[in-house]
Amino acid sequence: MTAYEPRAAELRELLNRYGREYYVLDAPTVPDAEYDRLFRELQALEEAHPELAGADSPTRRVGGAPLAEFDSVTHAVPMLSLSNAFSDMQLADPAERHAELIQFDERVRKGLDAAEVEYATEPKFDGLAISLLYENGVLTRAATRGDGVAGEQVTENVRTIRAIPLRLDGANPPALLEVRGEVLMLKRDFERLNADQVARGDKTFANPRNAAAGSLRQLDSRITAQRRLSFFAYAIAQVEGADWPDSHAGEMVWLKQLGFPVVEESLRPVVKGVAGLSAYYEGVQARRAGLPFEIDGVVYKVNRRVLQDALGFVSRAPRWAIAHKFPAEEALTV
Ligand SMILES: Cc1ccc2cc(C(N)=O)cc(O)c2n1
Repeated sequence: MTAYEPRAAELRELLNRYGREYYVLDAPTVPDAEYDRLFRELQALEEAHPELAGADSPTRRVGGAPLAEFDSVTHAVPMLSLSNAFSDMQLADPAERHAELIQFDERVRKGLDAAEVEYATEPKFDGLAISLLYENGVLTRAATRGDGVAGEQVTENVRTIRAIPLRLDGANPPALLEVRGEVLMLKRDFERLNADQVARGDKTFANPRNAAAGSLRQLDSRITAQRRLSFFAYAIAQVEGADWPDSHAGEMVWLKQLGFPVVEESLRPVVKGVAGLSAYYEGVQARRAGLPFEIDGVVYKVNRRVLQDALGFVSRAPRWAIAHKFPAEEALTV
């Protein structure tokens, strides 16, 4: 323990706390200039005393030397994409949409022999799905979805995303936790990136999803570090050494406590039956244009995990979760 360790530990704790306030709580208590000042002090300390830099140090977010290629990672639990059991035909016709919601709810209730089912609901982010592995509370590996069975190891790039904790909050982290979520670029950061691209004479990105994918799959993580990527957690794939919440809603509360950004709707009460699903779909569709991120629909999930397990999966998509897409947004008239 050198004489500098206490100050280095204090700086790491302050910077991780300020980062969480900014990205998870959306309620910063210090100005960016204060964050940057402390960040530079820690960087100088770690450069002078390399033994001080730990895996969870915020300075580990600035990216290292470029990789020659990405290693492949096999997912212990396959990363499934959601089936969209709603036909495109229903997109424009509310009556058709309602009829297909009834079919979906009936199929679930039949599968569970249940009179009424509770659903968790959330917007369907239009970004890039990733898997985050935490061992004893520290981020040890991040991977893209790939084909669902194997993806690319993008840990160094993911470390540069300030919204993703390098260390879980709380005194007793689980021995192992795998979190799934979406890396995305907020609309305002996308506009800013494209303006910078034009100013540099570089090509612009077609949409925030492509910008997020292009930024995350960079072999040079210093480029990723310059891009403003965000993240929202939406599922837990593995837990060891802690109680696994018994519902999706419970998982979202726990993930937020651990330090992950979770979309506010995932913390709202669950809905019941077709009426609840339909009201949610309409509500989000009405708010879609005003959301800070792009979405391409909503997600309904059977809330209780024991019921999810009972329904299982059909082919490679869960029977207990489904995407409900919106009509494509009218092409913006320029
Ligand atoms: C299980 C699962 C798989 C893919 C998902 C994808 C999204 C999404 N794109 O927002 C949200 C979810 O809750 C998901 N949940």
